[in-house]
Amino acid sequence: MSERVVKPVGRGFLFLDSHPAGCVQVVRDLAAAVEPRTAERRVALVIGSSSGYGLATTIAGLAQFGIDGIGIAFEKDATARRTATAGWYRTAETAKLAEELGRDFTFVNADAFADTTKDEVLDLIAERFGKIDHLIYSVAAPRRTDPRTGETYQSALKTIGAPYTTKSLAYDGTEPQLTEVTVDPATDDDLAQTVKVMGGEDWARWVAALQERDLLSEDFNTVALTYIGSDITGPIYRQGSIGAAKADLEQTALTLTKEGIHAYTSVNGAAVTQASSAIPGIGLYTSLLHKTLGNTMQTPIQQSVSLWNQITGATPKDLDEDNRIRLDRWELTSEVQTEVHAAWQSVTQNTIADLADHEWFYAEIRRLYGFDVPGVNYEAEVEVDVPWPTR
Ligand SMILES: NC(=O)c1ccc[n+]([C@@H]2O[C@H](COP(=O)([O-])OP(=O)(O)OC[C@H]3O[C@@H](n4cnc5c(N)ncnc54)[C@H](O)[C@@H]3O)[C@@H](O)[C@H]2O)c1
Repeated sequence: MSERVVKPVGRGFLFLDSHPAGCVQVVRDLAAAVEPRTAERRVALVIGSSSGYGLATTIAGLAQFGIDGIGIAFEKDATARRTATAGWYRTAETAKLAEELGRDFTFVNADAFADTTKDEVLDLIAERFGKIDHLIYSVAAPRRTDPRTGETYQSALKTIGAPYTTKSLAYDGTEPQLTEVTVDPATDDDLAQTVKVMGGEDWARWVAALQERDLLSEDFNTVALTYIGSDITGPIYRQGSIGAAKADLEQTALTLTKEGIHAYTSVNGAAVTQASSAIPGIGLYTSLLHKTLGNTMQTPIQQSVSLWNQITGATPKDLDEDNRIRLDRWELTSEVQTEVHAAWQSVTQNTIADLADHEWFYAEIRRLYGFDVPGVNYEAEVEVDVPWPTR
């Protein structure tokens, strides 16, 4: 047992500690945002279930779509000096939520890229559920070790071709700062490594492993998350090294489809997550987008409800010409993009406080670590040693 007051310490968008009670509240707030419903029992495997879109998909699935199954995340426990990661605390609370909702849901803390994890999870599915109906692949990782070669690949956030200088958002204390960041072009090796980490290879391996063990139900479908975004972020995101990996992921869906698997990518909209806040320019873009859209900006939980509705057949799939499920249409309308473009072009250090929703963005970043969550007493001591849920 180890109780203490936890304060935000860190630099930029990265914090060293997470607030356990804040993370609990984040999970409860997500659950409160969906309409509870008793649905038929469906079994899902969610990879990347502790954070961002994967967490929202897990909670929407548990609270509104009656899923049982397994969530996989890769999180760190508390040490003598540091708290556990936010995803650890959120997982502990999501497990409580699942139990309260009467769901049979287990969380595995392990590297999804490893064959040992696949074996462990497949054994669990075979023992506990027999077959699965849905596989959601929502991993965002900086590196991957391929267990078959032992080689480790690093994902790069680089352009393709020429360097690109983007406006970006930073903070001096709580004050927004407009900065410029130059992103270098990827080498061929950077590109190949990024595709290895964030492309479709591991997703396809999961599907193949499940198929080999005969663990796919008759109406099985699988979705991996992708992003397109605005041409403002295009040179760094979609036309950059990460975009090459997303193109590979989308191609994997088409290949799996040809093999008879109901495989899709879902194009989600911009959201503030640990993964996205590391990308130069994305923070500024997202805060301008939020200023434009206000509360009509679709949250990850709203998009997750829409995704479940589509993959369970409750509503028709909103597919584009490349067979991708589009959850991001609200982001890319010409009205929204015209407004965000105008703000992006004109924003200066003098106008950033007016043009960007920087307070919202700052609070969202802190919320990723359980800070700035309304209703939480940050002066109180909290238990930081929280066990990983076992079920
Ligand atoms: N954030 C956005 O704006 C946005 C928009 C559209 C699509 N997406 C996509 O959504 C997906 C998830 O991204 P996010 O932004 O929610 O990220 P995130 O950082 O919030 O979550 C990443 C998740 O992956 C898990 N993870 C990381 N490495 C792992 C490993 N080796 N084994 C098992 N689990 C691992 C983490 O534990 C966490 O649960 C990505 O494919 C991303 O491209 C994100």
